[in-house]
Amino acid sequence: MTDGPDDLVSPFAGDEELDAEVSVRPRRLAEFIAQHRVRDQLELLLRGAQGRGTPPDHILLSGPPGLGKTTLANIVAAELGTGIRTTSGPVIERSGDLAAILTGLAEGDVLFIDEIHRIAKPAEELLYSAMEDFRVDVIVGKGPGATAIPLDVEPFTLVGATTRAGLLSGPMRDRFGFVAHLDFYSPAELDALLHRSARILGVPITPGGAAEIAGRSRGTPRIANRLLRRVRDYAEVRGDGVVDEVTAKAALTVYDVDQLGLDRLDRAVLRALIDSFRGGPVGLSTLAVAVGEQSDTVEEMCEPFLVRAGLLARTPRGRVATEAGWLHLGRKPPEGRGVPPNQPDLFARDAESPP
Ligand SMILES: Nc1ncnc2c1ncn2[C@@H]1O[C@H](COP(=O)(O)OP(=O)(O)OP(=O)(O)O)[C@@H](O)[C@H]1O
Repeated sequence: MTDGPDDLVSPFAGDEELDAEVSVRPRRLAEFIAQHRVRDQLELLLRGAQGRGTPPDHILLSGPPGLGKTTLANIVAAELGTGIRTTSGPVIERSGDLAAILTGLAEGDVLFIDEIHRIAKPAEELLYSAMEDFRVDVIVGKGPGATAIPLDVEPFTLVGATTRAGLLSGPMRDRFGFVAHLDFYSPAELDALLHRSARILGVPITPGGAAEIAGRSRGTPRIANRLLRRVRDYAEVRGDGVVDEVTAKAALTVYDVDQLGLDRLDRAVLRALIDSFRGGPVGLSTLAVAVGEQSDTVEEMCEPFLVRAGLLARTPRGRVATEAGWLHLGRKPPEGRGVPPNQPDLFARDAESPP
């Protein structure tokens, strides 16, 4: 995925975005904005373990993309003063790959496995013994002649990250002594985050400018930082370099991100639902055809936020525009149509996929 105009409000990192993210990434727990409950609990876990001179329990971080799981994994290693080895579930195809990583860890290291729910089953089973007993059995040979060679692993801390905690197997989840869920950020929290990022990037920002960007960032730090970079471009090219309310509004109009954080495609979906299907109910594939997109794109890129923002509802009979959806497009909902008004809850957890 790229950081093109249409991906501005995607919670996933674009290919060229990682470098830009690194510069504003908090390094220590004290710099990590919001998520106070998780931060406090992690601090106790890490300080307790440090006091005892042992690695802390394994840590599972769950939550939607872009909320700070990778950042926290790196912070854990920084706070412990240890090394970190980073990998991800989909790249560990064979248990041998994982055994090589595990036996290469130094004492106390953090092993960060992103998307841990996607790890292959044999590797997952190898991970169990490594997590529990700090040893792994590497199988050499095949068939009846296969031999298990036990290898010791230095005591380490696994930090697993997942966007789909429900897909983790029970035995895997049980092996994490510390499980934390990251929630969407409030506008006030994103406001603080934007002031911090702007300070690091050397971008002058006013409270009005930060508030304007925060309100359109869908509760997600990654999106807030990305919008800040785009508004900075606009401020430098067409303004005096200061990110204020007027500049932020003008820039985000150019980039097609509206006051709630909907982009062009989100609005097209809502408009098609309302204009072509009188607000629904309508099936996903029909709706996708109406906006000239694949069903998957509409389902994965648009719907979760439209549902979270209370603009669209998934019902057994199909997709329906809520009263808030009609009002957001400046239309009057027809009498007795649509589902009851839905209080927008931008910071609730992501809705699960429909059946
Ligand atoms: N609490 C926070 N305080 C400051 N910056 C944050 C915070 N959380 C996230 N960020 C910023 O948002 C960006 C995305 O965070 P991060 O990569 O940690 O998210 P993630 O949950 O691991 O997402 P993914 O699973 O897609 O990698 C980072 O560049 C980081 O700077």
